Amino acid sequence: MTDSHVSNSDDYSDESSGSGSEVSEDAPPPAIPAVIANWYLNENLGSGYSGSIFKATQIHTRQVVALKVQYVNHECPTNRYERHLYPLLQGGIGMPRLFASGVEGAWDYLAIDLLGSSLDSLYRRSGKDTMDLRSVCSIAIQVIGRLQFMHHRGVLHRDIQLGNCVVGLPPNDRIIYMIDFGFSKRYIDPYTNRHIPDSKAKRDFIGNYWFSSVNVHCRGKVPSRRDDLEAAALMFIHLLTPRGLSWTRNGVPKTTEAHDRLKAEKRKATAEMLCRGLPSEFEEFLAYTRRLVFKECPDYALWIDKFRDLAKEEGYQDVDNFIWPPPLPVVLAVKSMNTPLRARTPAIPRDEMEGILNGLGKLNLGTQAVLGDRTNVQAAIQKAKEDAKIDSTKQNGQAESGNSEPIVISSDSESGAVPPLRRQAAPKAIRLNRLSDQASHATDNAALARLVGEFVDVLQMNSSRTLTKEAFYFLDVLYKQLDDPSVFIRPPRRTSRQHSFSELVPEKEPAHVKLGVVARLRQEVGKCQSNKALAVLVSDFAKVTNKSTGRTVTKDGFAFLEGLSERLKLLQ
Ligand SMILES: Nc1ncnc2c1ncn2[C@@H]1O[C@H](COP(=O)(O)OP(=O)(O)OP(=O)(O)O)[C@@H](O)[C@H]1O
Repeated sequence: MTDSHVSNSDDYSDESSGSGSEVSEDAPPPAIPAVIANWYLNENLGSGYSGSIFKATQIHTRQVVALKVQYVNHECPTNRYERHLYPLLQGGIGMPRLFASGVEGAWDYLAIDLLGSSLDSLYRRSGKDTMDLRSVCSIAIQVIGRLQFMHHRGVLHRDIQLGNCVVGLPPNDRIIYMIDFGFSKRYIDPYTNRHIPDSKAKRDFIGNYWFSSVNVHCRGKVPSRRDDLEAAALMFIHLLTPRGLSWTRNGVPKTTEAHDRLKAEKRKATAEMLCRGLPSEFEEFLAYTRRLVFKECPDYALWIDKFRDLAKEEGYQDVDNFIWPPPLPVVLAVKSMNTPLRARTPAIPRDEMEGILNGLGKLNLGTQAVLGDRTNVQAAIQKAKEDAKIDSTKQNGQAESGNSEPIVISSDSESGAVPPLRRQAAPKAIRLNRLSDQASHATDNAALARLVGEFVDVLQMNSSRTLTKEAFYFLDVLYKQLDDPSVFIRPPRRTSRQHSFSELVPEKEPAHVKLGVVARLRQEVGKCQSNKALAVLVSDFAKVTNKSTGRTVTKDGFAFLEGLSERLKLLQ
């Protein structure tokens, strides 16, 4: 057990015990022998409060494992409990396999998969005061996935911390494993198949000082699934906060008063306070875990998706794998022909572009193998021609009036000979904030119409079509401009997604409610006769999206925003 642990031995009353040891209870622990049962002990990998972990070799088969060794009379005999938990967790990704367990002489041992470094030691060794966002998103995706699996098997971890998340050894070094099930417990009663009961009685705390949930640590409540997730949320936030969560900075409390102060600080810290300056997903995740009721099953998949989307929006690839040291972000590829992308810059006429491409194709680049390769140019010309045909049948008269669409060179060139065109895309958040600033200075409807159009573009360019806090902020600015521009005051920027029109709507609503409301808004937007009427619709749109679980903009939602842009052009 690490020094940040507090345990309560009564908590194990529901677990079977019995070491089979004949060692006198008063005897001091003897020296650890070189061989325990069939295991030859190599180097020490780490020591906790209740025992030590060795790299060990099976003397007959030469199998190499991690051997967790504990003195049988230790006051906190976690091996005795862990051996009953491991079988419940076998077969899951990131769950160590248990190969053998038993008691020999004074030693209780567990032979498990040999694994790599803990996140704690990776983080410390990096020498940085925060971990990078990509790594934290990967950790979030994997740790939430591990908890989903454990909970699905009816087991709570109850001691989520960086030291208990370790990476595997190659080839599994991109997988995070959960270890240390010494405090774990079944929350589904195996006889009744029911969730363990809640209790009003205050119980002794079990867990660790840094990340245990407020309910468990500060209020003495019975741990359930929500508390594992809250601990995970605190751990993610800790990794992104310079010098970590404030209550971790003074070390382990040594007196009851110091522990009480730590608890008071933790209890006071709201999700909003802890997550200032972080991507809103972290604040929302922590707030979500704190809203869960005792027996509620968390929506693990939703949060895994959100952290995956967040990482992708920031330009990170392959985030389901924990890659250490972290790779640099890959800049976003330009949208391919298949993805809708509006042109806001003046279009180069199609025939002019074809001329340029032909000219490029005729360049005499001699024998230089790469520059002289024209396959991509030919492919682009061909594709441009094909698209011209498709578009001209679609657009009929438009081409005659000189209103031609730009050619977009597809990044998925069939030849595959040239890497895709890449551009440095400003992250979604920055672009949305820029739009909000422009909206706050807009003086007429034409400008607002253009900005709403760009808002749609930004949302559609991202794989995640969720309304982020920056998107809500834009809607807030827009609402205030439409409602009464003469008294327009720029709303304060906040990290939360709750803004002036959405402050009174904390409850979630079922998906069909959102779909119905947005479909109505889509119909109504074309009939509005004033900016004030449009403001009401913008407010309704923001509210209903804020209340929906995924906060995703639906097809109707996009149609509403596009209708809004059109209507603004007409209501000059
Ligand atoms: N399977 C493993 N492979 C490699 N190293 C491991 C393994 N399990 C644990 N370790 C190392 O040993 C340390 C202690 O392990 P563990 O947390 O399981 O023991 P503990 O006695 O319960 O300690 P704690 O006080 O942290 O709860 C870990 O921090 C880790 O670095």
